[in-house]
Amino acid sequence: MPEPILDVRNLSVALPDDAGWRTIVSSVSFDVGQEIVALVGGSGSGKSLTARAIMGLLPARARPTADRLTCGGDDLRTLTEREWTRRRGKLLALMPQDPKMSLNPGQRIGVQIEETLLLHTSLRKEERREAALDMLVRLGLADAERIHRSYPRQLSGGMAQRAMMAAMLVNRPRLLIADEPTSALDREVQTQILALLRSLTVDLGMGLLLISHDLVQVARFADRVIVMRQGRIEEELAAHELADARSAYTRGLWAARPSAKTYGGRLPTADEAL
Ligand SMILES: Nc1ncnc2c1ncn2[C@@H]1O[C@H](COP(=O)(O)OP(=O)(O)OP(=O)(O)O)[C@@H](O)[C@H]1O
Repeated sequence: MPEPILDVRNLSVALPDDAGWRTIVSSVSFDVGQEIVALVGGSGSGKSLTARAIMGLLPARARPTADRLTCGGDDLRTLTEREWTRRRGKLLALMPQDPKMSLNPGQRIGVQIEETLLLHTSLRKEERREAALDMLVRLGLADAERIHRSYPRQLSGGMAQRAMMAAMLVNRPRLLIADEPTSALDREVQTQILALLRSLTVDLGMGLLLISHDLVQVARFADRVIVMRQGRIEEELAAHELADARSAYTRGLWAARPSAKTYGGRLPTADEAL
């Protein structure tokens, strides 16, 4: 077995409350290879705090502990703030929920993509431009030259999402964490973006930890699913087993999934989405 990209063993997160410390995430263990692993579970089950613990972005008063927390072989438990700055966006990246909010409206797309290269690499100006254009094409933006010189307001929601993803992926992070990455987009664009993320995990050799409430999309695009309930892992299963889960809790989540009606009467296939 190749070493996983992300390896989490017995991760717990406690937060202070009136009575002392409250354990919100409790001994969570899982790994992510070159694949899509979905983290699902009811509201407040600890999905976001787990993701924030991995990214080193917990609230200052939180107390995380883990027996092992590695990404690309790096021990994330011992990183200083300075070391984190070098790794966020390079080793691991967090995909923002609303692309329009994360792009700078006053700057051309190309400048914004190249800025992250400037921060993390020693590429020359022309090489940075080439890398930015290449990533825009990989993200399905065939008219890369035009997008490169556009401002965010000149792009549709779906194109802005792809441009933001190009900025996030141009450094080729090993692990991408996406917390409800498409919730601000309409269904059709959501499906396209998830299909794109799926092909990019292979194309760029990265792992994707996807937090989602939408079990229909998870069943279609994820490889494995980790179900969280009240801060613990309830069950881990292959995405295709979701309809037939062992745990009654998972079966309840599946029963509450968005209906075909939400998707306009018919569920598109992954191939159609591409
Ligand atoms: N900064 C914080 N301070 C105090 N409590 C917090 C903080 N962040 C999260 N919590 C609590 O921790 C629990 C888990 O929150 P978390 O955001 O990880 O859940 P989640 O599974 O991502 O939920 P959702 O699906 O609604 O986003 C919740 O009970 C929440 O109220």
